[in-house]
Amino acid sequence: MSRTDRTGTVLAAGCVLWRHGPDDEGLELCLVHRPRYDDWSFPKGKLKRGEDPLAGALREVLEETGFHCLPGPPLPAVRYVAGGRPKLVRYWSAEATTGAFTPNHEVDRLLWLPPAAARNRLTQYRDGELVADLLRVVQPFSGRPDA
Ligand SMILES: Nc1nc2c([nH]c(=O)n2[C@H]2C[C@H](O)[C@@H](COP(=O)(O)OP(=O)(O)OP(=O)(O)O)O2)c(=O)[nH]1
Repeated sequence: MSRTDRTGTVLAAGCVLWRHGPDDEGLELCLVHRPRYDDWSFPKGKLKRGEDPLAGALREVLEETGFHCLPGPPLPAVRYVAGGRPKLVRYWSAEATTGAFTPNHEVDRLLWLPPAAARNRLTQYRDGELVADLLRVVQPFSGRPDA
């Protein structure tokens, strides 16, 4: 059974999963495609009753992507209404470590994309806003020192 808070809000959690690109050319973000909705999103899902949100986020990442990861700072939560019920999705930055994707019934495709391309590919605008938040916590000193 999925978890709700006292107001009946459905609680979910996930990660903006990232890795260093080939030849260390910047970051790549992990996006998943769900055939059920034909959408592109970050890996995430509903918490189980009593489950710690970060633990749930890491479980969902592993289930949907096959990747283990090192969690970093929290990112802003995303709120929306799904199926007529308010929903709150908490996100963390997380660096992928080991693992491999196997297509499954929930997620049939996975892409690693540079930040701008990831933002364009995400179906929901609100999810796209997390890309800038991720860059703020992962690359705080990127760019020219005098920029
Ligand atoms: N990821 C995401 N989905 C949204 C947002 N706003 C919004 O209306 N949706 C839509 C997409 C889907 O049609 C619908 C349900 O998606 P969902 O990912 O919350 O549903 P779910 O319960 O099947 O998924 P999950 O949390 O178990 O992963 O909500 C948003 O900001 N982010």
